[in-house]
Amino acid sequence: MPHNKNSNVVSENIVLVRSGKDYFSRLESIIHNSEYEIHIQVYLFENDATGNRIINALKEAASRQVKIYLILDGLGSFSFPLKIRNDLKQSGINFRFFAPLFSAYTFYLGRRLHQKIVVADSKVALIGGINIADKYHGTPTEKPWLDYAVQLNGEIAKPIQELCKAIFLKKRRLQSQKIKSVFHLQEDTLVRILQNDWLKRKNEISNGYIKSISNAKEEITIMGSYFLPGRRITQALKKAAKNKVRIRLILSGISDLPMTRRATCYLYSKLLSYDIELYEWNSSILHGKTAVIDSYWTTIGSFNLNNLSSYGSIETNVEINSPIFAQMYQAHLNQIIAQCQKITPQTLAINNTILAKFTNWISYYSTRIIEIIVTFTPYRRFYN
Ligand SMILES: O=P(O)(O)OC[C@H](O)CO
Repeated sequence: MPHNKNSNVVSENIVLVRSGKDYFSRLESIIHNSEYEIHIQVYLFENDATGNRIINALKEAASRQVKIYLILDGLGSFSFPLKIRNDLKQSGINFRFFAPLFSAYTFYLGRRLHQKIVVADSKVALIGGINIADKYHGTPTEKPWLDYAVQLNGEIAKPIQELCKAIFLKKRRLQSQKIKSVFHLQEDTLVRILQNDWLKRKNEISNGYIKSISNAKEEITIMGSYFLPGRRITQALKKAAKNKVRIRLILSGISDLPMTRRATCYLYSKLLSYDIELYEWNSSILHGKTAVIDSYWTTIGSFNLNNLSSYGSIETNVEINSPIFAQMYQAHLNQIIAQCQKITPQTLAINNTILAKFTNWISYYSTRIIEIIVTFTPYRRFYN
């Protein structure tokens, strides 16, 4: 397929998808075109206009005898109403929560189903950072939260569907197995499906980040919502910067979690001292978790660069090794950076009042303590 510079399609099998109408119109069309099986696994599904549109589309598919498996995280989707759950079940949709908060069997606050995956008929999948709610779609008065996904068409969707089924049906042995995850989509495009689930010894996304940052030669661009990297990733970034790799971080100027944002701000002086460039996105809430390195390696998914994603949650990313895809996405991120506010030592000196410094300090240490408590609280089984 010829590559158009302004297009988000570099191969008919792999498409960059943005939050907003782009993502949700694809999601609806995947559901409407499904023939026999759909899996949706998301952290957060809200009972709002966007959520209701997806529920209606699922009910319509169920009425055509399509088997539907919907699993939502018990914490992220805690408020998903009982009435709708019953309604879904009556329509023949298989529904369950992952790790409900009040379960007689397990209690492990940090291990959440944080991935955002949709897959249908083993032939089309959406994987990214986008949950199902108005804030990711946008409303007449509010822009969608900035985030991304990848649409994968063809044989690559098959192992993704198998993985989703294993999670829904609690087939633990299948979940622990490695899925077929490497696909040569075309001559110069290699795609990998990477998972993180520390409890099951899967660290593919965090290791992928560390390896790619360590091997970087020229340029690293990271979009990091809830950016609070652990020691290994911080060290890798520091070393890359020392090796004269240009590093640009796109971070939240406004966030739905102000304390986490303040905790990130606590790191600014240190990051600037490593010669890392910082850019804050202020046009909407930044929710993207993506990176491009050396115009070759791209990662897009649910994995935040923080310890909750590294050691707590179940995460899925798509890693794309392709110069064409990376150049296209890098060009897009350059446009985003052009709209950001650059943070420099000078701007920081003006804005970092004693009160701001204290707020950042307390937010950082409180967030780190909360992170440790929820991530490393032992996995307790209240049964045999
Ligand atoms: O956990 P994430 O990255 O899906 O983000 C969820 C939002 O913080 C919900 O407000």
